[in-house]
Amino acid sequence: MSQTITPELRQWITEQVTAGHGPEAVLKSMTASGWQEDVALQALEQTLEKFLADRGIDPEAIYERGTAALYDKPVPAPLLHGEPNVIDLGDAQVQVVFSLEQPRVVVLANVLSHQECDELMALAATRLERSLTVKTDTGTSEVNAARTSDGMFFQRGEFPLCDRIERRIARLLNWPVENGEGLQVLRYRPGAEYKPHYDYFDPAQPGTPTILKRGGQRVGTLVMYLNTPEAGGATTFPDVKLSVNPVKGSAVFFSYALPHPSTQTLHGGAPVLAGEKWVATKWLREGRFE
Ligand SMILES: O=C(O)CCC(=O)C(=O)O
Ligand SMILES: [Fe+2]
Repeated sequence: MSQTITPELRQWITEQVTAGHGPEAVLKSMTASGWQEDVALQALEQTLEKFLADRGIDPEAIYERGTAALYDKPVPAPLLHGEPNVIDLGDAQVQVVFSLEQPRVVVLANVLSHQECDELMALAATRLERSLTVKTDTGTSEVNAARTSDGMFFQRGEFPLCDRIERRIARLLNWPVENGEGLQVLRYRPGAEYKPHYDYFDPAQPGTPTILKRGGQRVGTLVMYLNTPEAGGATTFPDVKLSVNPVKGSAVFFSYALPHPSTQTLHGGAPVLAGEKWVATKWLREGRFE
C-alpha cells in the first residue's frame, strides 16, 4: 500500500525540527510509527528543503555547522565545506582529523604546540584546586563528586600565551574572542574523571537566568589536550558511542545550537587509568562574555 505525504505530516516534521530534533531522530520516529522509510525520507527532505529556503539558509551551511544550521542560529565552527585537511591559522597549521555532523564533533590536531602545552600547564599548576561545577539551582559553584579533577581558570588574555591561544581559537572557530570564557585548565590524576554532562546551562534550573546575563548560553566547547596520558582519559560522547583519545596538542570541538539533549552533546572525561591527564577547555558563549 502506498503512503502519501500529507500537509499534516509536513507540519509535524517542521514542529519536530524546530523543537530541536535532528533529521535522523525525526526519521526514526516516523519509521517507528509506521511510515515506510522511503516515503519518510522523501517527506523529510522536502520539508527540510522548504524549511531552509523559507529562512534563507544555505543548505551548504549544514556541512559546516551540522544540523545546527537548521535552527538558524549561528554557532562556532571551523570552515570545513571545502574539505580542507589542514587549516592554516598563520601561527598554527591545524589538521582536521575527524568530523561528525550530528552531534557536531570535530577532532583537530596541532592546535597547540608542545611548548605551548608545557607553558600552559606550568602557568596553571600553582593555581589548581579541586574542581567546582556551577550549581544551576542557585548560580553558585560547588564541589561535585561527578568531577574529580583539579582545575583553575585564567582570565581572558591574562597572559600573552592565553591571548595568543584565544585569538587562534577565534580564527579556527570563526567566533569572536569576546564571546569566549577564560581558559579553564583541568588536571586528572589516576582514577579521576568527569562524568557525562552537557556544557550548556539547563534552562529549567532557577539559577540559569543569572548565569546567562553574562554572555548568554554556551554554544560550543573546545577541549585541548595538554599531554598524552599513559592510559585512559578519553573524551566520550555516550549518545553516539564515540571516544576521542587525548593526544598532546590535539583538541576536540563540539557545538550545540540549543540547550537541549537532542544535540547529543552529552560528553565526559573517562577515568584516567595511568599517568595524568591535562586539558584546557574553551567555552564559547552566544554573546559577549565581559
Ligand atoms: O576532560 C575531558 O575530556 C572533558 C572535559 C569537559 O567536559 C569540560 O571541560 O567541560
Ligand atoms: Fe564538558
